[in-house]
Amino acid sequence: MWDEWLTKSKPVMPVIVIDDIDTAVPMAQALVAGGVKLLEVTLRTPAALAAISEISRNVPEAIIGVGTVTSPDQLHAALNRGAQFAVSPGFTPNLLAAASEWGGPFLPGVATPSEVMQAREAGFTKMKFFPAVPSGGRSMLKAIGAPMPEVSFCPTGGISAETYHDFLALDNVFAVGGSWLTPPDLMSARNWQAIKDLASDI
Ligand SMILES: O=C(O)C(=O)C[C@H](O)[C@H](O)COP(=O)(O)O
Repeated sequence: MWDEWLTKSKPVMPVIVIDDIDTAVPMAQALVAGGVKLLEVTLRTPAALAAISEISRNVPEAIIGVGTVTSPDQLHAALNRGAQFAVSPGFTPNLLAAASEWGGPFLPGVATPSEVMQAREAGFTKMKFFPAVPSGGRSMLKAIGAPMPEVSFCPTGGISAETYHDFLALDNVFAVGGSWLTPPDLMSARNWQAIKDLASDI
């Protein structure tokens, strides 16, 4: 799935916090217009689930996903609202089981070799490396890649417009995540042109 999606979208996944439901659709349209189509809406705000359904219904070019999934209930709620993929900052046995039962694209969050091995054992080969920079950044990803070359990562956490290229250059990185494409000041100012420009610059 990710391979097909990455033929349509730039390999950068905005990590989106929606405070106001009315911003969901124009924000998604701006990102899509800039070529960024993989959108991770985090379940950090009360508006998040409604935002996922609004984007799913109104922005057909967007590949809408849910982030900050920490329980099976949250996963199911987001899938019911139209999420096409799901991302977690970590994993639990229950969450891995629910994601396996669903069978769709799920990125468990990992930060150590043992966590990578546990998620691998549960059948996952694509993971979120979180928090990427505090957990060792590029040198950690390179080190993990040596014994586990079959696993690839979406590093997220502490990555910026200045550094995302360096992560994408690694063999075991398929995409990079971050909040810099949808900064709170541009979101609250509803500056969709500036958000489109940030996406276009990728
Ligand atoms: O909400 C989640 O599910 C998370 O796992 C956290 C986010 O991925 C990071 O907070 C993004 O990091 P920044 O790009 O440094 O802002």
